Amino acid sequence: MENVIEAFTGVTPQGKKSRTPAKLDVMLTASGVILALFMIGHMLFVSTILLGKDVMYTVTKMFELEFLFEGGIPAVVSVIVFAITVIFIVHAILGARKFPTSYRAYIRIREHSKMMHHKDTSMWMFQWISGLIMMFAGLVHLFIMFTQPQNIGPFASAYRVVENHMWLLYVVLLICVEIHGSVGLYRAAMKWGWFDGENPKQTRANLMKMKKILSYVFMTLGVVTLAAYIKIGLDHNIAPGEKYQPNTNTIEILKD
Ligand code: HEM
Ligand code: HEM
Repeated sequence: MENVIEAFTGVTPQGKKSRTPAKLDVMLTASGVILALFMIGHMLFVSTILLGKDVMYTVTKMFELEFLFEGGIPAVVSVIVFAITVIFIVHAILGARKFPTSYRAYIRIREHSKMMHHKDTSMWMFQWISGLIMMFAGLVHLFIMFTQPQNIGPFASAYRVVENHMWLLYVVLLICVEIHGSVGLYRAAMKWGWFDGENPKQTRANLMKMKKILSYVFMTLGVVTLAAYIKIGLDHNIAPGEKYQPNTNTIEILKD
């Protein structure tokens, strides 16, 4: 009955506004920050290819818990992917509440943003558009990682990037995730006043600088990393399902 009253009047029987939207906003920030921190780790892991094929191979095997189980268990990666996918979907649903859902709402936001010439407002436009793109593109990547955890490695990844044309999806995802992630962290810090301190204006300028550095550094790292996988895919005539054979000497040195 209470819910029926609230559905019609917009307030609880006690005449109060529901706290649920505020709680959902806290969950949006929490899930966004978890995803942003995960993406920093993800980019560092994927970019180990820049240190050499053997380094990337060793890190991949570490995720498969090779130090505990001979040969490693790729399914461990599926478990991690599942957990990240749940957070990804929860965040997407919470984020979708903020999308303009009619032409009228869209044009209002767009014109308002143009008129304001305010950086934070234009960044918000990018935030929901990139979110919308990732909702579709991100799931394609996550599904492949979930179902084929055994196909991660210097050769298997390069094969996917070049022969399965995944570079196309990665270019789109990379642009969206790097900007959405850094803008997201900036907006979250501003929204909840995490670092307000004595001089909030100065803090805003500093956070903006941090946001820029974060997106430039990770975008550059992402582009160079993608180029490295493309080069391996083009240089080696990788057969479908072919696995990289590590250089045992290098692996011993890396493990020491
Ligand atoms: C699944 C697709 C996604 C959708 C639909 C989506 C949507 C959104 C939207 C609309 C906001 C803005 C909320 C606001 O400012 O009021 C937001 C915030 C945020 N997103 Fe996403 N996002 C997605 C994926 C991601 C990913 C992969 C990351 C990790 C890099 C991420 C990190 C963040 C962060 C840190 C925030 C800031 C939280 C806040 O403003 O309180 N999002 N997201
Ligand atoms: C636990 C979940 C995830 C795993 C295990 C994972 C794994 C990987 C791996 C192994 C690669 C290398 C290329 C390949 O093998 O195809 C890659 C690339 C990439 N992933 Fe993920 N990924 C995950 C989640 C995500 C999410 C949530 C996003 C963003 C929405 C994302 C965005 C990207 C991008 C943009 C690249 C290209 C990298 C670059 O250009 O440097 N990944 N991922």
